[in-house]
Amino acid sequence: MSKKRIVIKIGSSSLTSIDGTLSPLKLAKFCHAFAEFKKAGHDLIVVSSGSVAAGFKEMGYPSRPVTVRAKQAAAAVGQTLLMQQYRFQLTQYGLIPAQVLLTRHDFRDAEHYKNVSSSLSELLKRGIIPIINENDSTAVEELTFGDNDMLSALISGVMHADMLLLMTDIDGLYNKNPLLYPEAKKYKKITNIDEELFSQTDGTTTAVGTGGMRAKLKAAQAAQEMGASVYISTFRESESILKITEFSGEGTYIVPDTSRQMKTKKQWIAFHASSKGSIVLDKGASNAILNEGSSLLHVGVTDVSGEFSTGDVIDAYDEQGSLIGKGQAHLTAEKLRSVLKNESTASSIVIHRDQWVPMK
Ligand SMILES: Nc1ncnc2c1ncn2[C@@H]1O[C@H](COP(=O)(O)OP(=O)(O)O)[C@@H](O)[C@H]1O
Ligand SMILES: N[C@@H](CCC(=O)OP(=O)(O)O)C(=O)O
Repeated sequence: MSKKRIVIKIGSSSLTSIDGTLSPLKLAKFCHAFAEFKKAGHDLIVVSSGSVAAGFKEMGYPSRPVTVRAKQAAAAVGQTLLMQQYRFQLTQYGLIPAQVLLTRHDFRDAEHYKNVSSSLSELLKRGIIPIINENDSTAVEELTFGDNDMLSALISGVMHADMLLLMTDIDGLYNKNPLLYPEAKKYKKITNIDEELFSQTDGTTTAVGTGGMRAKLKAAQAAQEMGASVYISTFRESESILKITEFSGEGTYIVPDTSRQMKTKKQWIAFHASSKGSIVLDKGASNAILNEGSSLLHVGVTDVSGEFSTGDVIDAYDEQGSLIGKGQAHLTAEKLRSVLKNESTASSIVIHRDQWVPMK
């Protein structure tokens, strides 16, 4: 059997008791499943929520706090308690966890982005289980939008995982929120995440969750685009992680339309880098870069905005004003403007096809 690499994201709802505090028993069951999967020789990366749940009681809050400030403080206390539990449990199986705290901003800078991948790779090489959470004390988005779902998708992309498992309190993705509509039907397999699917999910969360099913769907879409399959369900002891990766789970599978994984460099262009400028392409150039696999030459550029340097990511729009892709500039904005003004006959590459990512 070939070696698998998976990312498993555990939502707060899968780690908490009825009163919203961390449940060591639930955490222990996950660790048992991790140990079984690791024993079979596979790579596992965990993205675990639960720091707010683990910390709020010790902070003296009577119930899970609601303000971002209080959640940040509770997360700072709870993260140490969360890791203490993971360590305690995993040690019993001879496994070592490593704490990695990240924010989505860590992916924006190309150098940081490379570091995320190389440090996680080193941990995996040494058989260690990275346990990632958002750096809640500085990342406000996380506590507001439930970015652990998206973070886990980005991790599956950069680490070229075969599958992302989103573990939550519900056994799959339904065509309506089943808590409000008991007649809702569960999807077994999805290949295309479209607007209709988004309209069937809402931001409703469990008492301890953030972001709801919509955040999971957005994350699944990103993971799918990067080439990883996604599984959304609730954790059952009877279902091994291996079984889930073999497509025998009871939850919802979201499979990529192509089995090709997006190259790391292209992931950075598509999902992480912030654009430093934009260009508008005429019809011929849009067609050449989108459908003929050509690089973009200056003759097809009708407008340039912003100041960018070589290697910066820029947005490309068609004549109708729709974003058609992103790519790394092959020349500076200043040079491009001057080339366009001089009506030079020599062709200058504006975006090389290897540094171009089309947007749907
Ligand atoms: N179409 C849907 N299918 C399944 N669940 C949905 C749907 N729409 C909304 N939900 C809600 O999403 C919730 C899970 O999200 P969330 O509370 O953020 O979980 P977690 O803490 O595990 O990240 C479910 O409890 C459910 O109420
Ligand atoms: N980072 C926060 C959780 C934020 C989050 O994404 O929550 P969830 O929707 O439960 O995965 C924590 O550890 O409590």
